[in-house]
Amino acid sequence: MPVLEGLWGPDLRMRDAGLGVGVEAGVCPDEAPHSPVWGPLRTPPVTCGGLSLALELPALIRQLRAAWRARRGVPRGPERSTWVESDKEEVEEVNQDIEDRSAHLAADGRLNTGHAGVLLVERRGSYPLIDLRILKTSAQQGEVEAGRRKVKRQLSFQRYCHASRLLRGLVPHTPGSLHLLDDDYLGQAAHMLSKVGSWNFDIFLFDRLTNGNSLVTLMCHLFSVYGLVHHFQLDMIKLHRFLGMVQEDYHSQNPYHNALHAADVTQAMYCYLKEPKLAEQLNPLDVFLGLTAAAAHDVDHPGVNQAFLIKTRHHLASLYQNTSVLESHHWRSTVGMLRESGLLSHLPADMSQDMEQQLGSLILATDISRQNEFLSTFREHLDNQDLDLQLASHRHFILQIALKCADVCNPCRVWELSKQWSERVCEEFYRQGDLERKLDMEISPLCNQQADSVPAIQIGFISYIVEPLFEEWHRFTKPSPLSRTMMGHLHKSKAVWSRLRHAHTPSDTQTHPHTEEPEPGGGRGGEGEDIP
Ligand SMILES: Nc1ncnc2c1ncn2[C@@H]1O[C@@H]2COP(=O)(O)O[C@H]2[C@H]1O
Ligand SMILES: [Zn+2]
Repeated sequence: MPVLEGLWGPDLRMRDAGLGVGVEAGVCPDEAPHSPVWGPLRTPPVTCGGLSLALELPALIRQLRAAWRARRGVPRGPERSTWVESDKEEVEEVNQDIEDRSAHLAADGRLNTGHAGVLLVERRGSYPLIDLRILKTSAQQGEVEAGRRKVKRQLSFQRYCHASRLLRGLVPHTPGSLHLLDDDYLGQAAHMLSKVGSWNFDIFLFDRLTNGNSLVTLMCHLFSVYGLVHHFQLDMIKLHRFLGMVQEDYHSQNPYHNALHAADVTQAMYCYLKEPKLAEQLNPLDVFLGLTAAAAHDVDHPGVNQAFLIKTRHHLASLYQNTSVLESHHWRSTVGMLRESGLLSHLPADMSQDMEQQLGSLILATDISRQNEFLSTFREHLDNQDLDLQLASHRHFILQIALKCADVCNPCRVWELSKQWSERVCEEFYRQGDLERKLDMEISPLCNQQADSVPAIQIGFISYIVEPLFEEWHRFTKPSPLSRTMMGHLHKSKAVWSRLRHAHTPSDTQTHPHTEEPEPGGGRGGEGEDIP
């Protein structure tokens, strides 16, 4: 499959000059951030098994109820037609504002362009959204300047809407039906949390039971499980504020890159942190960083890829010099939210800065175009058997690998969950393709619904990205029961996609999720399930 091989290969990355600001991520263990400020543990991490859930759940339910009541009933996903709502006229009109907008933002003082040694932070509300209506294609450059003032007004209103807690649906609100169902749903959500370490955990169901608050709820629970609030003396209000911001800044209209994906990655990360090979070696800082990076790793994702941002000359592409554009934005936005919430403000400055840098190194590692770089380092360590998890730098490297695994683990989930992710991610690709068609741009690889079928995309993704990575993870875990389970699901999913691919005509690109099942034995459950 040469075409797909090319797509998933290292050439995907559009290299340019290095980041002009901030700090490069540590790639191999030797380069990983050193954490001199964190001494040995004062409090050993409280494991899930050691925790009385009976004590935790009432508090959790109170938090859930408060979060639920404080949230407006915003629909999770508008119809597809509303997503690409702009017509060309709007695009042309709005596009004229790009230079103006940058100047305006700089003048606002909201954009820290980063002098030497200063971390560039993207703050919430710095941009209206990554709004696809303000993209500029080369063809459209230099066209009429009509509507400038109108555009400015529109952008500042959007920015206001985005930044305003009130308009973004965070006013107290108690719809009657939800009120009635509160206890029942929350009881079920709380029950699910008692099995949060299971690889079969159904994040889709959990999200419905928590009324779209899966990310906040999950993170609060996991922080409590590990005793992180106590260990870092975190202020619960600030923690909720931070997590609420992160969840809200995911775009619910994205089929794939939304808060649910973040919650899914966080749950997978938790499963990996519990792997015996890792669990005994990790300290609270490692766990805090691993979970927080997982939760925030795609925050404010626009639903289009880096190549799209580059070719439409999006301001983020120039800000990050065409290199790890999205990942840099996710990281710097996370730092912005950490600072805005004040979550770490009680810690000494060198500690919080170290945490911000390590979060960056973890989030930047999720750039899929750097896959081979990480994979060969990982392989080398496994071949040489020289990983020493007592070293902070080696633990950091394994956290990077674990996060990468969590980010692409959806084909390793049970088929019922896995196929939903496949459909969602392909739908997002196709939407980008539709937008490119609409803007008379070349359709990006994998984004042409007529040519790139879901099964073909899945087989390519599994073969060139997921299998090579998980084979090494399998080796690293020795292998563990969970790792065997994941490999089992992965191979079965690949076999199903292969069958589906052959059953498809080129124009028939939709899967038939309810009629296709994995091979015998590929259903829920599976050996080695690890339930706390
Ligand atoms: N099932 C899948 N099929 C194809 N691509 C995927 C799948 N899951 C994840 N990806 C891609 O892998 C990328 C990993 O990083 P992101 O989550 O930013 O974006 C993800 C998608 O572009
Ligand atoms: Zn992701």
